Amino acid sequence: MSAPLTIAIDGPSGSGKSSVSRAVARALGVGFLDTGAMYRALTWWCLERDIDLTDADAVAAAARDLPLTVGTDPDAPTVSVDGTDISQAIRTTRVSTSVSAVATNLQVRAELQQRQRDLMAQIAQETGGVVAEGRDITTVVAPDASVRVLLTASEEARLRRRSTELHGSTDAAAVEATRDQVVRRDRDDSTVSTFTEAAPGVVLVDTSDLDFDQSVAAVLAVVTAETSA
Ligand SMILES: Nc1ncnc2c1ncn2[C@@H]1O[C@H](COP(=O)(O)OP(=O)(O)O)[C@@H](O)[C@H]1O
Ligand SMILES: Nc1ccn([C@H]2C[C@H](O)[C@@H](COP(=O)(O)OP(=O)(O)O)O2)c(=O)n1
Repeated sequence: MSAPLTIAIDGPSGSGKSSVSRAVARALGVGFLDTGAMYRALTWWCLERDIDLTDADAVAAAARDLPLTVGTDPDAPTVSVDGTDISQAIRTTRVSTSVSAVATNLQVRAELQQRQRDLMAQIAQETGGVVAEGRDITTVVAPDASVRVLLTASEEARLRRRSTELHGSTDAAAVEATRDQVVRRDRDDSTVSTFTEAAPGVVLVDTSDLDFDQSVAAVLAVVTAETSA
């Protein structure tokens, strides 16, 4: 049996990580892991339980206890905590605006990074491969992945995409309403992860001028090139 195909994809908010990674996993017939959803799930759980997000030790304890289950089918990825499906709840503005406070907690990162390594190994074993996406997959969680990609896009393109997704519009008010979730969050997140420049051995794919299908094709071309080398 050939070695499982592990693909790590990082990038800033709105670069297309989740949607492109899902399509790549689907095309390759392997499982998918959205690591951002895990930070979002922990944030949701802390907010539910009124845990003060600035209390680093309390949030770290919640991370260790988090009864998290992730569904890794790229056609229907799900996130559940303690049996409750929170796939929709973790996408609300309330969670999006708070998640960096949780994701910049270094104790939390150590816990979730270990869970992510374990999940990647499990998914790869079950499906023959895995596409995992986030901010530190290419550098910290899976630096030994078969293929490592940094997906980027200009700030303008990322704001436009997120604004269309959240508000169905790219008018000035909608773009401004999206700015905190894209620009401020990336600034906060980049204090603990390096995802604005490709680390050595990581292939940069800039999707600023690509549509969705072209972005998927570009990543699949990298996979072909890197695995046939
Ligand atoms: N290359 C692209 N061109 C246009 N829209 C895209 C492209 N890639 C992704 N999108 C859209 O942009 C939005 C944000 O993509 P998403 O995958 O959630 O990004 P990320 O996970 O990096 O935050 C989604 O609505 C997605 O369909
Ligand atoms: N491997 C990861 C994945 C996400 N994060 C952080 C960064 C983000 O603020 C949150 C949520 O990530 P998510 O990928 O869902 O965010 P976007 O879809 O890119 O807006 O978690 C991280 O620090 N490390």
